[in-house]
Amino acid sequence: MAVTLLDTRVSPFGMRVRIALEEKGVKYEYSEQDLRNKGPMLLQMNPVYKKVPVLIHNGKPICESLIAVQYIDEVWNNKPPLLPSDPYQRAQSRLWADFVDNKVYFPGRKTWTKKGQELEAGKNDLIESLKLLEGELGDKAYFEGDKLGYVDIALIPFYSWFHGYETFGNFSIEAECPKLIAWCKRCLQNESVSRSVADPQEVYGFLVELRKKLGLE
Ligand SMILES: N[C@@H](CCC(=O)N[C@@H](CS)C(=O)NCC(=O)O)C(=O)O
Repeated sequence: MAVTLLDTRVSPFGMRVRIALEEKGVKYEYSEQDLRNKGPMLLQMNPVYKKVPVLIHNGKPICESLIAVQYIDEVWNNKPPLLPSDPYQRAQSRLWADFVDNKVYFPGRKTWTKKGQELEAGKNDLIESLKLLEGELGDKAYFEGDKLGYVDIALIPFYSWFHGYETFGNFSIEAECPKLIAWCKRCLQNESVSRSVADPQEVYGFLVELRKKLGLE
């Protein structure tokens, strides 16, 4: 079964798919995309959003990272599942993964794109969301229990972006959410995560360049 991933190294969404593939032991071809000059393959495989990541399985595209992670979980079901087996727990996992997209990614973006009041609002919203996630994690090792699962995979890529958020926003996530940072470090002890998540310095360097290109420096 041929698997290809259209992706960019620093994409938090792409990192999710890479972690899921690693968790399931799926061999795949990695294809780095230039998002400023999108190639025909990306445009053909994701004509709706024209974004990475796109998982291509036997020639057919699966777009949107959370959908791709669920697809991987369903197809490679010979390995332990990433989502809980109980339908209610599965619904809860999907809720929190969506929460990451809506309430972590968007305020996080404001920390390196905005100034003044908008930046402060972004920081406050981000910390509020991370504290909610910390509460949901509670005393568990991982969001769904004692092993890495779907919600962990949805959130952990943002750890590599936190350093950029903190540097441009001039605040400390660890000071506000120490248990969540401890969870990040626990996740990184999993090979699937350490092999897939970009180095925070690489993401920071990417953001420095992007801010210059966007005229934000
Ligand atoms: N909701 C999408 C978000 C994907 C996304 O925003 N990808 C970015 C890279 S991190 C992208 O391809 N941007 C190119 C563009 O917006 O033109 C997912 O979960 O896969």
